[in-house]
Amino acid sequence: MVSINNQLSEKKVTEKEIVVALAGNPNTGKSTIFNALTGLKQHTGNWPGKTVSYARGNYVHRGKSFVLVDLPGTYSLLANSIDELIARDFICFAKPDVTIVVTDATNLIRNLNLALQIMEATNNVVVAINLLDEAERKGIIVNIDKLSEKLGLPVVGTVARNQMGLNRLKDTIDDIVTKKIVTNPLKIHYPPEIEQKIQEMTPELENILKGELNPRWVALRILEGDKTLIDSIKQYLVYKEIDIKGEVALCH
Ligand SMILES: Nc1nc2c(ncn2[C@@H]2O[C@H](COP(=O)(O)OP(=O)(O)OP(=O)(O)O)[C@@H](O)[C@H]2O)c(=O)[nH]1
Ligand SMILES: [Mg+2]
Repeated sequence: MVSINNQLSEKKVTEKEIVVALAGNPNTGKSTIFNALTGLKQHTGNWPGKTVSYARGNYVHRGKSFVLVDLPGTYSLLANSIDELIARDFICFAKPDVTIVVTDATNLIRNLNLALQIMEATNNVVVAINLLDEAERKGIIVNIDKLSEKLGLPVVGTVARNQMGLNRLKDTIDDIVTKKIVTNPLKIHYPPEIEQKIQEMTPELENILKGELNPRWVALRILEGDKTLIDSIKQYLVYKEIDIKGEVALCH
């Protein structure tokens, strides 16, 4: 497995690289999009959990080179499994320029749950509504424009298997990189007692994280008691002075 540390140092060496990550629930077509864009042959198939580490490839669009990273499929960013840890750490610490959340148009409610979690961690998100052909067969119509308006970010309809919508996806990724499109992701508001805790924790977290991670997102993870994030912060951000006990104590 390629470690994120390698990925991070590689990113520093070639500073101008534009890195785009493919995230999403299992079996939504991430590797199909990866293969179509890069010409590589990541294994795809109709069962979940095929991509167990991440693959990296390149494509050129509008005269620019993009690095595309195919992440394992996950249902959440809560790091309950190695796949979720890989996806979470890549999105948070390798900090791709754009994250595409690939969703299954026939199962949007479950799929958008992950999209909302990713939108809490990063602003630079495009949602791809894939398997639109399957949705059509089942009589499901997705209002792409309305969804884009509600989520506050670009939403692109795709049928990856037939390469439909992939040019639009590439245009949209580039528009985010060049800031032609500025996203304003929908933020979930939690019950007042949780919002209060987040507010209390934010100044200290801002101090510790120094703009590297979104303090609100980290506060939420600490409130959940997610110790893996603290471990990853220590590992990747090298803020060795973080005292886990001190951090966790913030929730009480
Ligand atoms: N009908 C249809 N099938 C698709 C589409 N996109 C992908 N598939 C099929 O869906 C299955 C899963 O695709 P993958 O690309 O392997 O999915 P994945 O998201 O990489 O899966 P994991 O790596 O397990 O998370 C494959 O059989 C693809 O051929 C699409 O737009 N329409
Ligand atoms: Mg895959």
